[in-house]
Amino acid sequence: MSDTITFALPKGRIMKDSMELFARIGITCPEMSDDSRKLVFENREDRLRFMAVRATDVPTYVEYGCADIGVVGKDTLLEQGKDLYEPLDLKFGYCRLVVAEPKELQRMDDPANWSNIRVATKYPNITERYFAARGVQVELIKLYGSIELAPLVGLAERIVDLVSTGATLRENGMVEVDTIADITTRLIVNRASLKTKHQRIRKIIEGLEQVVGETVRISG
Ligand SMILES: Nc1ncnc2c1ncn2[C@@H]1O[C@H](COP(=O)(O)OP(=O)(O)OP(=O)(O)O)[C@@H](O)[C@H]1O
Ligand SMILES: O=P(O)(O)OC[C@H]1O[C@H](OP(=O)(O)OP(=O)(O)O)[C@H](O)[C@@H]1O
Repeated sequence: MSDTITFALPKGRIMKDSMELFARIGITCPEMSDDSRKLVFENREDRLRFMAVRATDVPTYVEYGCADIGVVGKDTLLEQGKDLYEPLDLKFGYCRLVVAEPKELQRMDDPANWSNIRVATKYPNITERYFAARGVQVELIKLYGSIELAPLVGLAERIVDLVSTGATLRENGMVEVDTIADITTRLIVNRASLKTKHQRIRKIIEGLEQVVGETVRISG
């Protein structure tokens, strides 16, 4: 059995910080670059392989064992609810998942009092759970980006989306109503790999743990 460790890394904003973090524990891939169209990169000498995948696809590659280890936002994990081992908060990619509305509404009231509203989001499962827990009936509109546009053109009354600096909400005349979750980037591990490649994976988790300053109990 191959003891190569395969990483699923998200293309996009998390990639650079992920590579920098791994480099701090000696995990590097000299041939990898974020402007390449190549999707799989090998570091044969160190028995490492890196795959560049869409952020939302990282959990799928790890769940099916095509990657042993993945790096992904907590938002994606909450939305997809897959059975993955999540040993470490990597403490970057800080943002918040919020409910927001156009500032003209100026309601800023409790979402539990809303009824029959349309909510646009990339996160239908999280949004459904949030409103269901408050007994509020909503119509979910699944979008794939530029969520803040939806209320401006009457597609939805509210949105559930990520906020970091707040610039996107502000520039589109929206305000936060409630925070659903604080989000950071997480390390995820395939449960079978944790057993079959235990030594190598444990070393990686412990190395990262030291770098990010968190204590982890590794099972399996
Ligand atoms: N504005 C932001 N500031 C900080 N972190 C963010 C921000 N937006 C998203 N993130 C985090 O980065 C992760 C990846 O976001 P990115 O925009 O690179 O991919 P995506 O476009 O959401 O995913 P996909 O390409 O699969 O549609 C998100 O899941 C989230 O955890
Ligand atoms: O609070 P801010 O710092 O403005 O960041 C928040 C924005 O960042 C993300 O969008 P992204 O840039 O990924 O584009 P998208 O709308 O295409 O998903 C998120 O969906 C918000 O729109």
